[in-house]
Amino acid sequence: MNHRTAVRSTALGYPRIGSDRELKRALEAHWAGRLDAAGLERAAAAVRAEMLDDLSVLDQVPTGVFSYYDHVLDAAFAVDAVAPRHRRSDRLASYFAAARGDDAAAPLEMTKWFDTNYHYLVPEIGPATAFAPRPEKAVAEFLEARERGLDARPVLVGPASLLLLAKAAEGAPADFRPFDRLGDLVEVYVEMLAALAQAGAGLIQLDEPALCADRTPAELEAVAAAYRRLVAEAEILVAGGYGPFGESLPVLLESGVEGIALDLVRGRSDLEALASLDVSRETFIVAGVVDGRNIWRTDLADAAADIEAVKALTDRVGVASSSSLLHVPVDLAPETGLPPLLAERLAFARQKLIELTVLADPDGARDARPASPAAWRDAAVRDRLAALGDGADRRAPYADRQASQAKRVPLPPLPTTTIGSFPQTAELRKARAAHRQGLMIDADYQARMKAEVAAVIAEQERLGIDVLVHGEPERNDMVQYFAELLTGFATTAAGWVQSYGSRCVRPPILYGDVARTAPMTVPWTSYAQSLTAKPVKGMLTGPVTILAWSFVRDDQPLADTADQVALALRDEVADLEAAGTAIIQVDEPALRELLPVREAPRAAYREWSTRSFRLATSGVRPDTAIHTHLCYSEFGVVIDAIAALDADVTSIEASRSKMEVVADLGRAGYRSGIGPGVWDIHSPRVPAAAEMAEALRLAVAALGPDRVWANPDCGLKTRRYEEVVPALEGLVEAARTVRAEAA
Ligand code: MET
Ligand SMILES: [Zn+2]
Repeated sequence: MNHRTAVRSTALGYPRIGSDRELKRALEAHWAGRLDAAGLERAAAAVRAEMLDDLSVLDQVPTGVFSYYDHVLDAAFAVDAVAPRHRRSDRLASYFAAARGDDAAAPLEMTKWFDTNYHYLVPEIGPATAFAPRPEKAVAEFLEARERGLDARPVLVGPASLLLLAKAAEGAPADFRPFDRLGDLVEVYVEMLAALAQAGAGLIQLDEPALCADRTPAELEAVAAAYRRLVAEAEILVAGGYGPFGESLPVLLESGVEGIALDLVRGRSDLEALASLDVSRETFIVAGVVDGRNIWRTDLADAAADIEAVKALTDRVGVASSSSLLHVPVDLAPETGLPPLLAERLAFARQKLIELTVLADPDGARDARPASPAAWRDAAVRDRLAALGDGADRRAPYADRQASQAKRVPLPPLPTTTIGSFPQTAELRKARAAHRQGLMIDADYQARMKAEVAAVIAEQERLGIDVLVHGEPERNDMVQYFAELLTGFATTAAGWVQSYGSRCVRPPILYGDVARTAPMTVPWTSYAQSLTAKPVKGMLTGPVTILAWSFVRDDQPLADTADQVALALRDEVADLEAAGTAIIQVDEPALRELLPVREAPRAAYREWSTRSFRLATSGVRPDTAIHTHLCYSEFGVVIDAIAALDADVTSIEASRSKMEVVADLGRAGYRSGIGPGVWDIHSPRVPAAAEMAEALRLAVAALGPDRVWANPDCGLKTRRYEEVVPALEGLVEAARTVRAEAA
């Protein structure tokens, strides 16, 4: 072991919304017309200055990692890959047109960034897209850091990932793939690199997370050629994150890149792979040992051992976060309300930077992380899980269930329902804020929420909907609501993480064994049911979604944690059933999100994710219906998992894909009920009844009238009653029309 090798500290990226979400407020003021472009730029400069203040403890700081909205959109703009419909006279207006759309043009599509809850904008690239270098942003941010005397490293999304994350522009030939344009794009990157070098840059980081997914030999060959070209122009550090480079690793090394940043949290296999490759001792290897995706303090002893393993291979060693720190909140300091034993085990972005400096310091501490306190374990939960027999996640065969459910709750063909939430009006939000701040007593708050439930029930009866919901007015968020009621969870005061654009979420922290102390939803559902003779659905969030939208303990497999959450939900399901609820919906909108990036680990994921859902839902009688809801349409990769949930009815997003998914589900052998969303609630547009009827006809044509439900494609909490009322009137009318045709 070579203890004298200097280890340089850096981070691959940093939160960019401001420690107090200053950029969010400035953006929203700008979009509302209350802040001009110069004011927005001043706010952005202050956020960048704060980022550099934080990052300046490192040996080398990443630059160019600020963004007004999204780094993939920035990358597209940096090579002038702007869709013609988004071109405006000024660049900022173009940028926001692409990000958010405007009167003249729809925005770019938004989708999830690898297996995270961050959403990026999908660039549109065609055969005719004219790439051109626009290095201004990258150069300016590099110079901002240099002016402070910092050793700065510009960061760009790499050309291969930019194209692999893009989609073909409208009108492109059917066999065109954006990746076909790699050769052209590389020439523009060459000019970008030259501009940065001209400004004084040495090492430049190109982020290629798409090379941590499965790639074909042809793709890898194209990547090799691209990098052979790029390394002739600049010193390049390739960073991945989100898993191992795997077969991309030798390709990148052979192309002659200056360095590679490895994700040693999720991609540990790269370390062994590296040992078997013939790595030059001149190669710069950055060990990504500080988790960029989670909020636990680093085990410094383990991390130091990994750094030593890298030192055995090369003389140029760095230490960094495993991915950009974008996925964690900025600072732990404001979290004074956390239990002390938890707080001392946490590290947010600022704390992670300190860990990096400690790891780079030859005399720095190398403490192992203390084990979780015994008090965080719940023997009763563990015993109950261990005692569950093999069949605990199985229900009676679907056909039997279906018959008894139809007897218990007779419904017309094409029953109408909604996904759960009704509009969260400004008034409701105000009541919640007042209650949280202690300005509204519990009794008043409960009365206010009950009045809302009563109004929502009355409205659904007036509309003639068949299966009602209570409307979820009491829920701030579909995960946080449960996190606040279950043991083993903590919530933060200001642990904001960017989800997309100016939108931030505050994921709860799941730190210990999970148990339910009392019913969480039964009083609301029972109250709603007491107001109507129609069936009211119970409404729960499923175990996979609760994990996906929280920061989860990393001291045991996710599957074990999922089972604990499932057991708590199973108790809630049992109590709902005992209270007379005949239909219980368990939402799993994040089932797709946690799916591993590579194919190999997917089978194991499908196994535990669907098992935990079944564990939560299989305790009921055959005549109690279990519904689930998934709000996205790229089902290809999870279609088997949907069938494996074994729900009686599944509602999905289908309106944008024109019901294609319905046929896909039929082909995949899905045999139970299905509610293909016929109204896209993500848009303020109210579809006409005729349009929804047409969608229902397509579904009935594919599946017959007995299995199809009529519903929107997601909850209504972000919509206004002005849209909801006419849309639901149309939905009920459409169902009646198609019902009559099928009779
Ligand atoms: C993101 S899925 C939302 C499901 C939830 N039941 C709702 O209606 O809001
Ligand atoms: Zn949804």
